[in-house]
Amino acid sequence: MVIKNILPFSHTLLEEAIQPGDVVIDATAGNGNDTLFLAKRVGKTGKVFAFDIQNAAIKRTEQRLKDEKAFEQTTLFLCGHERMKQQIPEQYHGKIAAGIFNLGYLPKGDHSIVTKPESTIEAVNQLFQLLKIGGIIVLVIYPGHPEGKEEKDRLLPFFQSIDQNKADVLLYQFLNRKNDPPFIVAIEKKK
Ligand SMILES: C[S@@+](CC[C@H](N)C(=O)[O-])C[C@H]1O[C@@H](n2cnc3c(N)ncnc32)[C@H](O)[C@@H]1O
Repeated sequence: MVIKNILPFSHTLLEEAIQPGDVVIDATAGNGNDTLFLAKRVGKTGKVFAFDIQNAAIKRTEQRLKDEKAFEQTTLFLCGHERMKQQIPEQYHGKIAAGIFNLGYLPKGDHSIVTKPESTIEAVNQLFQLLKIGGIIVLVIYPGHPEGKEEKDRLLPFFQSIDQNKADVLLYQFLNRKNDPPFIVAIEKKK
């Protein structure tokens, strides 16, 4: 299939933007799939900073990375991504190559703990400041549950309001799939 599904396409975008040795961010560690992907891509000379507010998610991610021998280049924060800027050491500010937000709830976890539009917007703004020119932010948004629908309704106008001189903002979405499937928004920093 030439057209990629949502999660593979989110990784394709990240893969294009990231080189070995880069510094990157996973804003929602969850079960560690994206953190592991990023850690493999940046390699031992790079760095991944990953955030989650749930201890269960941080523990799962830590175990996943240890099992795959990719923990060395990873730092996990049990902390909301809306506090990202103060957690990332200053030496990396303006040097982050990419970041991902996989929104919603933790699969196989507590479905009542979900990402919230205000903190997501705050974190995207902070990550945008931390990005280098040409760096990207990839968001996977899940409107198929009620809080996800609300998050989508709040996030889309925010993305549309980003100055086109500062960033390119892409929407990647299946138009003919039923039941509000997930979609991607990607933001590439221009200056
Ligand atoms: C869909 S899951 C992430 C999946 C993960 N990227 C993976 O590859 O397995 C969403 C995660 O966001 C976390 N989350 C919710 N609010 C957050 C916040 N303010 N800061 C950081 N993580 C948050 C949840 O605890 C949950 O683990």
